[in-house]
Amino acid sequence: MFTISKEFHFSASHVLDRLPSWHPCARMHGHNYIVVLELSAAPEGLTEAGFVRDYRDLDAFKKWVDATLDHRHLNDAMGGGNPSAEHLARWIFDTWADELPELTAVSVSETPKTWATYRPR
Ligand SMILES: Nc1nc2c(c(=O)[nH]1)N=C([C@H](O)[C@H](O)COP(=O)(O)OP(=O)(O)OP(=O)(O)O)CN2
Ligand SMILES: [Zn+2]
Repeated sequence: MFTISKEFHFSASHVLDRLPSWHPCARMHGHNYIVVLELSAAPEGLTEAGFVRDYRDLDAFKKWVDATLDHRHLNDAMGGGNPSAEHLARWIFDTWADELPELTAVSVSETPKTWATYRPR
C-alpha cells in the first residue's frame, strides 16, 4: 500500500460547546489550522505516472479551504455541531470522500502540539 499526504493551512475562529465555563476553549478564540489529507492506493492502483493521485488534483481542495474555512467562524462554516478538531477532521473527510475516493484519513492541527485524525476504515 502506498500513501501520500499534502497539507493545507487556514486561520479561523471557533467556540467549543459542552465544556465547563472555566475552560478557555469555551470562549471564542482562533487557531492557525493545518489540515493533512492522506490518500492511499495499492501498488496495482497507481496511475501510469506512478501516482496514488496527482498532488495537483488537490488544488480544488485548497480552493475550497480558502473559500469555506479561511477567516471564517467554524461554528457557522461547518453548519452547526461542535467544531472540535475531531469533528472538523470527520466533516472534511465526509465532505470530500466522493470527490477523492483514495482519501483514507484527514488530520487537523489546532496548535503546534496537537493533532486529531479521522480514519474511518
Ligand atoms: N481532544 C480535543 N481537545 C481539545 C480540543 C479539541 O478539538 N479536541 N480543542 C481545544 C482548543 O480548541 C484548543 O485546541 C486548545 O488546545 P490546547 O492544547 O489546550 O492549547 P494550548 O495552546 O492552550 O495548550 P498549552 O498546553 O497551553 O500549550 C482544547 N482541547
Ligand atoms: Zn480552539
